[in-house]
Amino acid sequence: MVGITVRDLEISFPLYHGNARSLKKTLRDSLSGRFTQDERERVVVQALRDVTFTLNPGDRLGLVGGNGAGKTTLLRALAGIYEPVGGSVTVTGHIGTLLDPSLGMNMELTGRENIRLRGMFAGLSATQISAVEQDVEAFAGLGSFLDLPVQTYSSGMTVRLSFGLATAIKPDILLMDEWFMAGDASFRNRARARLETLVSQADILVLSSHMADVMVDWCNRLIWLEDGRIRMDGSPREVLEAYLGHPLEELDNKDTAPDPVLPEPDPAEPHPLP
Ligand SMILES: Nc1ncnc2c1ncn2[C@@H]1O[C@H](COP(=O)(O)OP(=O)(O)OP(=O)(O)O)[C@@H](O)[C@H]1O
Repeated sequence: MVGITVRDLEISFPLYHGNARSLKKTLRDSLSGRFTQDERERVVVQALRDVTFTLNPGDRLGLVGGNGAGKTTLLRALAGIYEPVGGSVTVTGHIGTLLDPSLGMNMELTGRENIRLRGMFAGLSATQISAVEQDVEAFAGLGSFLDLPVQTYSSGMTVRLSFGLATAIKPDILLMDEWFMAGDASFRNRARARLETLVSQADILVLSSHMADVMVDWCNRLIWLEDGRIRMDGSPREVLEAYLGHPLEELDNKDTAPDPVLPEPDPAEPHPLP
């Protein structure tokens, strides 16, 4: 059965190898208790720690939290891109990711070849692959670029191809970072309509977003991450109200209101370091 089990997950990144005390002190002060040193004296930031939860079919989990809270790291750990330093991540089911546009894309192959390759990896028949190819071609609107290597695409074109492809083959579990909804307004509208169909079909969704209305509309559970730990786990309204520190009544009139965006978090919290 499709599912995700995360137990005592810890993900850490070594940041710096050396002995410059002033740099270590700066990192220690700015990383609010997430700084440690490993046995090789490297500065290590704990991106996630003590993270435990289970997801079953029907769960649509939203991740909220300030910059550097650990949302992207958690999505990447669920996708198997990051190996846990401690604890475990167990995923059953076919995963579809909308995390990084070039993820799973062979830049030397053409867009069309990438589509066919992805279809073959997904075990689709020749007829199904041809249907996916037509669908992605129509959605991405790349014209003759579809037959050129992906490395010749602009970043916007890569996003369109990657988004079209990831949403053409229905996954059991969809992992999504909100920036896939960025881009120009016409792309955003088309992308949103396409995503809504996919989200309604995927068994499990895990989505990171700063858009409160997306969280309330699409998710039935939210986890608030703070400093790499779960601060709160509950219903979207309950968690958002605690996170924002006020009731969500403005969303009740969202047909007339613009998309509310969650506040930008504490600027003292560093943006992901290179
Ligand atoms: N590749 C990396 N190397 C070193 N540190 C990293 C790396 N990726 C993330 N981190 C650190 O791990 C912590 C969590 O980062 P993460 O990107 O998961 O946060 P986030 O909640 O997605 O933030 P944002 O909302 O800004 O995207 C941060 O302190 C960040 O600096």
